[in-house]
Amino acid sequence: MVEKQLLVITGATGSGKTTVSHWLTEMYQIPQVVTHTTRPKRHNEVDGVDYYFETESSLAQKHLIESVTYSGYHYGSSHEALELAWAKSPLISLVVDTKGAQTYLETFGKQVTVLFLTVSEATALISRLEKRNDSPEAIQKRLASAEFKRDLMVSGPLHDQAQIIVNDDWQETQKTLTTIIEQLRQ
Ligand SMILES: Nc1ncnc2c1ncn2[C@@H]1O[C@H](COP(=O)(O)OP(=O)(O)OP(=O)(O)O)[C@@H](O)[C@H]1O
Ligand SMILES: Nc1nc2c(ncn2[C@@H]2O[C@H](COP(=O)(O)O)[C@@H](O)[C@H]2O)c(=O)[nH]1
Repeated sequence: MVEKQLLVITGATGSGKTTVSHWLTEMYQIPQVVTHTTRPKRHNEVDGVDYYFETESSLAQKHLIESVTYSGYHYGSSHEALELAWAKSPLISLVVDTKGAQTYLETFGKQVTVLFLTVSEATALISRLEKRNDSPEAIQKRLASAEFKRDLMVSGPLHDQAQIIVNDDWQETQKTLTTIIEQLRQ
């Protein structure tokens, strides 16, 4: 039997985690785990596709592998969502903050490959959030959060185990991702 594998994509807000995850689905048919959140939907997001949008009480009923608070909202990944993705393919991807990535490394060990996305200049993150049309209030709240500062750097066990991708140039990032996926599929 092919062993189930999990590509955990982490890094700072605006570093390109969701962009990478969507590209991997398009290029390599790698299904994405849909996670749960209590934050409000952004203008282009769809319930059940980008996230399962939850209330505090509906989130409490999920069978969560891990959960975090990020910039004032709750996020969590469920056993059900992981199994739904694994039913489609043995290699799946999941976008989480660095605390979640750490939990996945501890829980799933060698089944996990962690990609840590970063940029050379942190100011690029702010312009990307503006370009994404996040509201000025949401951006300010996020930039002031402890989670934002924590996820700028890769630290602890993630430092030794994550593959670091400097996502300044999207063409270069695509080449790096292609190499990683080819290695994983060998
Ligand atoms: N290499 C790149 N160069 C320029 N813009 C990029 C690059 N990669 C992603 N972007 C853009 O930056 C914005 C943020 O990207 P994305 O939503 O993928 O980030 P994220 O890490 O998932 O953020 P968050 O954690 O806040 O959800 C998007 O508008 C995306 O199109
Ligand atoms: N640990 C977890 N982190 C998650 C999960 N779902 C998303 N995230 C991370 O939260 C922040 C904010 O996301 P945003 O969509 O509001 O910009 C980001 O770092 C996501 O990767 C989860 O289930 N667990």
